[in-house]
Amino acid sequence: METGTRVDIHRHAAECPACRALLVAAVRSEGVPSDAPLESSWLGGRMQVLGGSWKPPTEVDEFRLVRLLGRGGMGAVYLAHDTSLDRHVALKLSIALQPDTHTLESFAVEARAIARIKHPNVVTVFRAGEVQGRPYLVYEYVDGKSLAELRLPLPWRYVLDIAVGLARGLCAAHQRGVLHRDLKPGNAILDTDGTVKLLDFGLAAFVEAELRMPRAAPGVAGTPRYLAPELWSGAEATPQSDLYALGLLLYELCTGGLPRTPGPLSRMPGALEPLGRCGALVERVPGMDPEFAQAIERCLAEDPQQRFTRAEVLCGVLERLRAPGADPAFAAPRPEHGARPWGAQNML
Ligand SMILES: Nc1ncnc2c1ncn2[C@@H]1O[C@H](COP(=O)(O)OP(=O)(O)OP(=O)(O)O)[C@@H](O)[C@H]1O
Repeated sequence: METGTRVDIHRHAAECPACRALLVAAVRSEGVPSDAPLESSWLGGRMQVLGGSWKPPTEVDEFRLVRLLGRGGMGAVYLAHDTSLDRHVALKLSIALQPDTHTLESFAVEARAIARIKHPNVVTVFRAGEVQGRPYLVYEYVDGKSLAELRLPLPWRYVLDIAVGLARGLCAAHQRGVLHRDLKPGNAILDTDGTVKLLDFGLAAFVEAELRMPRAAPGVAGTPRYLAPELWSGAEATPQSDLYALGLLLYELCTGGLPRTPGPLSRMPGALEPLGRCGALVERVPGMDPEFAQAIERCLAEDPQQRFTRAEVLCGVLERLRAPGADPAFAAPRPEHGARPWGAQNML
């Protein structure tokens, strides 16, 4: 199918729930390879065709590529040296065989989304550019580990610290009209000071800030393992679908696993085991604050209406639970700003 036609279809589907549901059903039954990775970002049933023999240049404008940090669904991320400002940065480059409209749009969306947010729990973007016809983005380099690289489970008190940072970052995004749509452990980095930062807004969608209503986003997007159930049925992404993904992420940090195992992609969401069978979080994590467990479980409600109404509300609950006065035993050994000594000694 011509790229222009596909874009027109997506635009129409974005405004028309009936066609969107039809497209989602078609993608579920035909377009999704049943062996597609459940952990990788995915947009409207397509994944990027990577650039075979194409080798990235060693210099991209004033940035000298130092080493590969990792590859994702949308491109490769390099540690780079900014030769004009003499500092390290992270440079994400599309390595698609031929970057199409989707790729270009996704880079542009990511740059604008992050630039709009500007928050200590969201990675900063410095530059958007193009090299050899491929888009690239330059971000602050976060020296640390993504949450996907940590040895799980983590102590629940430490997860609470991380949860506060993630909820603050998400709250800032939603307040500025940005839905992340791809929250997962690989898209959050814990730096050496114990500050967690959200990354990878390549699938973000903008929300009409005044109305607090989601503007329709094109097609199903996200990482299959972390998609809210309603998205599989063609519903639009909302702040509640981001909260569901955040709930899953926190559940995984506390227990080392997900509350349920997704089946083959082509049979989603029917292949999702009901959450009820997995047992309450407090039973899986001995000693866990029941209010924290409840907050995570509320994010995971099957019905989006039963989740928190806004990220701010979740943020308020988590901040209260972590407040030094709330539990002296918990507050005493902790540093002022997060969990630095624990993180530094145990994970980084
Ligand atoms: N600003 C940054 N500073 C340091 N490391 C980064 C930065 N941005 C991304 N990374 C690292 O680069 C790697 C690739 O990131 P990217 O977000 O593209 O892929 P991913 O999240 O693994 O995959 P997917 O595209 O499927 O979501 C990850 O290991 C990530 O931790």
